[in-house]
Formats: sequence, C-alpha cells, structure tokens
Amino acid sequence: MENLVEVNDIHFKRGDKAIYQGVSLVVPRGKVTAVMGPSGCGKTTLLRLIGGQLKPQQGTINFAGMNIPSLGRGALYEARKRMSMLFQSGALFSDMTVFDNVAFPIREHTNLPENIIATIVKMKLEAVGLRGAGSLFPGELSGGMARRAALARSIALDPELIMYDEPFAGQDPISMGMLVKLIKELNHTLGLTSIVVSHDIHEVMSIADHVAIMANQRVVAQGSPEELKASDNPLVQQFLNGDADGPVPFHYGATPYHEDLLGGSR
Ligand SMILES: Nc1ncnc2c1ncn2[C@@H]1O[C@H](COP(=O)(O)OP(=O)(O)OP(=O)(O)O)[C@@H](O)[C@H]1O
Repeated sequence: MENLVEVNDIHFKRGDKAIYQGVSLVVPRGKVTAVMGPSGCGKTTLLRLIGGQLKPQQGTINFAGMNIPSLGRGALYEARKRMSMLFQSGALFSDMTVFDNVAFPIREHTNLPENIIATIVKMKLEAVGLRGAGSLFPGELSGGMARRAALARSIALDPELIMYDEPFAGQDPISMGMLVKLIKELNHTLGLTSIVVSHDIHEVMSIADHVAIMANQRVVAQGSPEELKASDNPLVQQFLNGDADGPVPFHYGATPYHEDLLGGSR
C-alpha cells in the first residue's frame, strides 16, 4: 500500500463546536508529511484522532489496513505500539538518566535481557547524536538535547509511524536546524513514516515530501511543497506567505462588535 494512513471525510465536534467538517488526507508510506494551518484549526486533534485517543463522529482513519476508530481496546493497543507521538512537551522522566529514559519503553513492552536493551539504547542514542550523554539526567541537557533524547525514546520500539507535534517550538536556530535534519534522516535511515505538525513553514517545507494545509474545518490543499507553492488557492498563499490579510480572518467568530459593546452582556 502506498499510503500508511488515509483519513477519509472525518467529521469531529467538541460539544456543539465543529472542529472538522469533512477532513480527508493521505500520509504516504516512507515519506515526511507536514500538516500546517492556522492556530486552532485542529492539527493536534488530527494526531490524536490518528492515534485513537479521540474518536470522530463520522469518517474513517485507515492505518496499515485497520480503521482506527472502529478498533476495540486490544486491537487499538496493538496498533498504537506501531505508532509513536512526540509532543512538544514530550517530557523526559527527570529522575532517570537519558539511558534509562530510552530504555523505559523497551523494559515496559518487551522481555528482552538487559544486554540487548543496552545495545538497542546505544543505537537509538547514536542515531540522535547522544550516545555520549546516556549517563546525564534531563536537567543537565540543553533544550535541543532534551528533545533529541525524547526522540530517541520515541523510536526505541521501532515504530512505523512517528508523529511530531511542533518539534521545533522554542528552539534556537542551530538546534532547530539540527532537529529538522534529524527528522529527515531518521525517516529515511529507519524506514519510518513521519507526520510533522509545525508552524515553522520554511523548516518543514524543506524536509516534507507531502504537505497538507488545514483551514476552515477541512484540508484545503495537499501535495508536494512545489505543488503547494504553485497553488492559486488564496488560502494556501495566505498561509505560506504569512499574510495577515486573506481568507483566514484575524478575528475569532463573534457577535457584531457594536451589539457586543451595547448589549451589556459578557
Ligand atoms: N480538550 C478540549 N476541549 C474542547 N475543545 C478543545 C479541546 N482541545 C482543543 N479544543 C479545540 O479544538 C480546536 C482544535 O485544537 P487543536 O489543538 O487541534 O488545534 P491546533 O491546530 O493544533 O492549534 P495550535 O496550532 O494553536 O496548536 C480548537 O478550536 C480548540 O479550541
């Protein structure tokens, strides 16, 4: 199968508020897919739907031939072992060394002997350039190193899919450049499929093979970075060029201003 994930016509509400009204997108296998869009459009929600932490009211989410929303608990648990999610806050356990942080999921989910675990941990740390930092505690790491250590932990069990939520947020340009390169390299050397949610348009466009742009409760465009740059969709252009004015309004939906001011309600 060409796509590892296929999201088809998802409708999702929180209370009365429609977050998605027909979201569809594909995540090609072996590639880096970027998901971008204005703040609050539902990018993190998408990752949680794919991971099965949230359930849509309508639509299908196909992951490796399984429809995630219809899986029972046991099957979902098995499917989740094949995915990994790296949140911005992807906190390391502060009372454990970097080595033990990376070993943690392996010890939890397998019965492998310690010498094999040590080999796997060293390989994962080597992959993120931190093999020399195994004995350090998270408090002794820079922000960029901590994120790389969290990345090593998230690939400890060799997932097929890795989902990054804002992996570059709060990083200085050097560390950001390193993470960008690392995400791309890991995807190719480990044969992963990656989804990267990010506001850092230039960074993410530089490593993405496939890009989906969300707005107005939908995916408004998807394709290669070149295809999107050439798109004549004004929403796509507003977003890629960072224009304040365009089809995405600056104001969050509200009652008319004069009514609000004169009406006296809060
Ligand atoms: N736990 C929650 N309960 C109710 N509404 C929520 C909850 N979490 C998120 N939302 C709403 O769902 C919408 C999508 O949120 P989400 O975090 O997915 O957006 P996002 O695109 O990732 O935003 P950002 O880029 O700012 O991180 C927002 O309108 C948000 O207010």
